[in-house]
Amino acid sequence: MKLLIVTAVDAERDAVLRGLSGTVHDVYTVGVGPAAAAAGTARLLALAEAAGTRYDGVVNAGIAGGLAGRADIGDVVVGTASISAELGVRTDDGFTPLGKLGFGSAVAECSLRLAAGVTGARGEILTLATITGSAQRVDELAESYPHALAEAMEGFGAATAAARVRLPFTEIRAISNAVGDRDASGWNWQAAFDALTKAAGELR
Ligand SMILES: O=C(O)c1cccc(C(=O)CC[C@H]2O[C@@H](n3cnc4c(=O)[nH]cnc43)[C@H](O)[C@@H]2O)c1
Repeated sequence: MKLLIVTAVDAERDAVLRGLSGTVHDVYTVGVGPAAAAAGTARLLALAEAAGTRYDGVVNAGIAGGLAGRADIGDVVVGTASISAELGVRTDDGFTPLGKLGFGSAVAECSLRLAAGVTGARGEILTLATITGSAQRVDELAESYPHALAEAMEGFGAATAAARVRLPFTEIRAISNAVGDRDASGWNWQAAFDALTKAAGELR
C-alpha cells in the first residue's frame, strides 16, 4: 500500500518521516488551513496522476487541539470523520451545517482501514479555518459535536481533494494543546510530535 501523507507544516512532516523510515509512502507539507490543504493535496494528486504514480489512500497527519475530557495532550486521535465545523449558515438562531441545507456535506467519512494499525482513540475530528480561542466557543463545539475528540485546521480540505479522485482518506492527529487554551505554557509540542512519529510508524 502506498499512501500520500500531507501535513500543514514542515515540523509535522519531519515527525512523520522519523516514524516512517524505510516505507514507500510519500510525505509533503501543504500549508495551514483547509484551503491550503485542499489546494495542496489536489495539486499533489494531479501531479502523481500525470507521472503515473498510484496512491492507495490519502492521510492528513499533524498536531491538534484536544477537546477537554475527550483527548489529552500526547494522545493520538484517528478520525472516523473529518468535519468542517464552519461550512454552513450562521443566523441569530445558531449554526446549520451544509448537509442540512441540502447542497453538499460538511462531513468527510474516514477510512478505518487506512489507519488500522495505528494505536489511538477513534472519533470525529473537526476542521476549522479559525482556531478556537474562547471557552464559550469550546462549549458550543462540544455540544454540537458530541463525538468529536479534537480540532485542527486541515482535515476536511485534504479529504475533499481525496474524494475528488475517489481515494480513501483518513486523518491522524496527535494532541499538543487543549482546544481553546491560548496560553502556550500549557501546550506540549514535543509530546505531540513524538506521538505523531509513533503513529506514523504504525501505518502499514
Ligand atoms: O495562537 C493560538 O492560539 C494557537 C492555538 C493552537 C495552535 C496554534 C498553532 O499555531 C498551530 C496550528 C496548526 O496546528 C494544528 N492545531 C494545533 N492545535 C490546534 C487547535 O487547538 N486548534 C486548531 N488547530 C490546531 C492546526 O491543524 C494547524 O496546522 C496556535
